[in-house]
Amino acid sequence: MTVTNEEMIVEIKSLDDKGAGRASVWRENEHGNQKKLRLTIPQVLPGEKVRVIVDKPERRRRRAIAEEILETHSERIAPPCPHFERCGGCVWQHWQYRGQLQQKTSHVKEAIEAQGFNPELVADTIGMDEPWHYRNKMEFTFSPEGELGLHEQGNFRKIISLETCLIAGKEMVEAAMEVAKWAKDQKLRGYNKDLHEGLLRHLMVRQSFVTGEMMLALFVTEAPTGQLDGATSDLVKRITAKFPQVKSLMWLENTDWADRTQSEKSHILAGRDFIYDEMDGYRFRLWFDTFFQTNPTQAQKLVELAVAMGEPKQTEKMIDLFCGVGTFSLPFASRVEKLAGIEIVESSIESAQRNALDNGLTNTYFLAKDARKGIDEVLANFGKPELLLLDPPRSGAGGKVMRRIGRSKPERIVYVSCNPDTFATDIKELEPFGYRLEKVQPVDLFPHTVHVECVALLVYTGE
Ligand SMILES: C[S@@+](CC[C@H](N)C(=O)[O-])C[C@H]1O[C@@H](n2cnc3c(N)ncnc32)[C@H](O)[C@@H]1O
Repeated sequence: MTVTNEEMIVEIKSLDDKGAGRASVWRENEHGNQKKLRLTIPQVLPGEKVRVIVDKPERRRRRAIAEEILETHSERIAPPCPHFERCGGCVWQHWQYRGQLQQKTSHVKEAIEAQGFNPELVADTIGMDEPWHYRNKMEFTFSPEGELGLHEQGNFRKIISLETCLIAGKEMVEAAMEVAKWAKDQKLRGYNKDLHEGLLRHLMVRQSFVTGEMMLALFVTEAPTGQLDGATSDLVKRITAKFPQVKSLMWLENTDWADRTQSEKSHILAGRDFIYDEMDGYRFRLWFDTFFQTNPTQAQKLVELAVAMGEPKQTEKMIDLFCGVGTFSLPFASRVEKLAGIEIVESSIESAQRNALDNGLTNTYFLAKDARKGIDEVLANFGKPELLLLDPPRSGAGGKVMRRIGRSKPERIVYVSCNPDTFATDIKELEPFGYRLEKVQPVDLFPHTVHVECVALLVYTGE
């Protein structure tokens, strides 16, 4: 017999990797046996006692909404954003920032302890003085009705109309609202992903917090010509009049079924096809598809920490593995004899080469290759590096890459990670090669979310 809507009072034991609460209850099933039911409850905090209504509680795992908080965590606060309950962007706005930072430190400690490392090596997470409006890039989505907004949590078909966003740069939200108004005034159709029809798909907004330059990139299903001539010239007029900081207004055709911000044909509506940004005093060109750190204030701290930990010397050779457009390569290149950057995305490598030249650096060598093959090629052409920095994606570098790094025996390894769990399993691979973990510094690049970044130093001590 299926039971619907059973009321329960449960205590939140811990948080899962998406920031939701975990609780479990023993309940008797229809045969009189005790069975454990594991619950996932969003927007609660550890230790809280909550009343939930569980649909189909005879299953082993259920998701439930807290109807009432009966015992409240001392760090619970009123979430400042009106979209918090529905938006999938920030999961911890109901938690004092101090508590979020402590949770992130604990996560990193637990991850490395699980691999046998000393958790005392992990310092307290470096937070932001002002943890709002920190993102320099946002992607908004159009609903089939042409409303611009963000996806609803757990429901990728629903769009929450954009009124505000407390983590995006303020000017970026204002410019996005102007595009939303333009779409409405022009009565343009949004894209329907089920039917694969409609015009407007996504709006990407990126802005440099240093140069102020902004890019607006519209992902659409048609070329900006013919019937759309009037609409596009109206957009150009509105944006250039109100937002002179928009140095790139792009119209990007994307007719693919995949719901991603990609493009097969690009058109410049106004300005150029890139914007200038700066990090650590170095100038970067950013195109719509260029990966760049999204919290520049904290990314600057990451760069400074990486340099301080790595102690680069003018006599040394260095590898920057997973180098992207050279965020770490450029500050390090000016401090070493020569630097090789390895990265799989060709356009990022082209950008890294151009960024190095733009900044007058002539001692860099960038390679568009998979990390594993890239290391071999660099070792063959370049010799053994004294210093290696790696900044892999969330999935980590993986055992094969880590063992290649171990065999190449750099004296110092600086590991920049956006996932403490894959970081811990990756560095475990280095132990047999004689590396010792010296320190781990977590940095909060994504306040109000579960994500945490780390910079760590490993040194070669001999096998
Ligand atoms: C976290 S980003 C870091 C980028 C850069 N260090 C930065 O801060 O801008 C990880 C990078 O690894 C690259 N990547 C992913 N898989 C790769 C692989 N198998 N080999 C080389 N690079 C890869 C991605 O394209 C991305 O640029």
